[in-house]
Amino acid sequence: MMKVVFLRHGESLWNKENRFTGWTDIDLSAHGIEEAENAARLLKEEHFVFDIAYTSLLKRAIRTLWIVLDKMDLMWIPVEKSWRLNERHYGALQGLNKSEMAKKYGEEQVLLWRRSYDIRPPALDSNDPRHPKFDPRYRSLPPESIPSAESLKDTLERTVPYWTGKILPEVLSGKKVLIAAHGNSIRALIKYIESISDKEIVGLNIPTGFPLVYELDEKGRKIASYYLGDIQEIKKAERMVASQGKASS
Ligand SMILES: O=C(O)[C@@H](CO)OP(=O)(O)O
Repeated sequence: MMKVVFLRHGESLWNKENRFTGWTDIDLSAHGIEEAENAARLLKEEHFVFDIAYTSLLKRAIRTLWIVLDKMDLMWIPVEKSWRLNERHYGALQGLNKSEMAKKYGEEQVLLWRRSYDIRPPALDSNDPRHPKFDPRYRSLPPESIPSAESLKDTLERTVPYWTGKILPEVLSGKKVLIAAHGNSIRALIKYIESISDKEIVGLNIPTGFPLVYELDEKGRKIASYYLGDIQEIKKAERMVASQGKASS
């Protein structure tokens, strides 16, 4: 049996302000730094060690990983960064407040934008200076891979090849792997690993800063999964993520 750990980054400054973030490169809040430190503590308590780590090209996930590796005295392990683990691109919604959007367009519409499987948010104008095609970190990507907005399905289509082609072979070879990523890139991978239906995936919310352990068999199929940490706190954090799309939050 192999184990792999997924970790959603700690709270970012825009999580705190309840703004759609996507590919905007926003750093951790002071609370997010504490959450990353707490994740390291939980992993250490359970005697986890890692041989290799994967993360996105966004600093909230990278810094979370740095903090965890620092606290675990594992800063020396190889780290691979890939755009494929980035948060889902939230298009023209990036920067906008989720509650204000719910007031303007209704909670149902915001839920569709946030949690439906194949509905894309409105696209970011291709001339918008915030468009990723102007960002040097995506320079090496073929233009057709650079999104203006992504549904969860689009996110799954870029994360799953990275999982099956890169990460899973390392896990199955016996390496202990940590993946520091984002709410929706983790949702996409969990949907794939667990074959969650398009309908059921709407109800899955990933809290910030709690290590999520997957036990896999020799074919990469799920045996069990569980969070490290206090179950009540985790449930509360999941509910908090879900309620970010409410008009009143
Ligand atoms: O704004 C975002 O990029 C994501 C994660 O913070 O939000 P949501 O939970 O609404 O998908």
